[in-house]
Amino acid sequence: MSVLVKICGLSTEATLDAALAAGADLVGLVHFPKSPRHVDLDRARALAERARGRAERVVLLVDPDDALLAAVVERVAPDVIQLHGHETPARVAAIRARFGRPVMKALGIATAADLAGLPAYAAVADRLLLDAKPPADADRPGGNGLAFDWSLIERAELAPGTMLSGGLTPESVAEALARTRLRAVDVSSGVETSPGIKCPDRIAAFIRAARGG
Ligand SMILES: O=C(O)c1ccccc1NCC(=O)[C@H](O)[C@H](O)COP(=O)(O)O
Repeated sequence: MSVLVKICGLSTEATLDAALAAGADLVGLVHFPKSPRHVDLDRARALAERARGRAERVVLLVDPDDALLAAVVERVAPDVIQLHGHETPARVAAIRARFGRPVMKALGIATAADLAGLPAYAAVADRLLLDAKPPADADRPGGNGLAFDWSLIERAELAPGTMLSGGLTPESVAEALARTRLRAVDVSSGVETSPGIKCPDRIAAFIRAARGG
């Protein structure tokens, strides 16, 4: 079974095209003003339209209220909504029911205790994404280029389709997949030359490495 790859934080046509040409399965558009990868809804719509039918278009939001969700669904029409804030399982379920889109819920992992909360989210989300927890002084909850300790999940029973994220690079992704036995990965910083600036060569190298090439 091929490894599913999501390239997150795409904000230009050129890098979106590079991700699509390299075979990304999912492309992520970050709508969070503090992020160096932030795209406003007009830009998100243009990029999502460009990727239509070529990859799943994911819009990433942080603790969105219903008004923002309604605007995103109407104007961007994403294939998937990624929730990267402190949304509770009940809020995830409510968003999924109200907006009729698959929901991917990101969860920060720092200790074994963090795994205890996963089943409640797996019961309501279409997919879980495991990420490192942000540093205490971070101004964004993800996209920080930090990995968590993969040994925490080496023997864990995780929901099918769980996506590994956090600090992955073209150089580390094969080892991460082998150790965790997951079959889906997500990357942002590891395919950039500086925060928010994606590198087409690194995007292609990441996808090749994830798929064993
Ligand atoms: O990428 C951002 O700037 C961002 C901002 C706010 C919330 C989440 C964000 N990114 C989340 C992602 O999906 C990243 O791909 C994931 O955290 C991994 O990031 P990285 O460690 O940089 O590969």
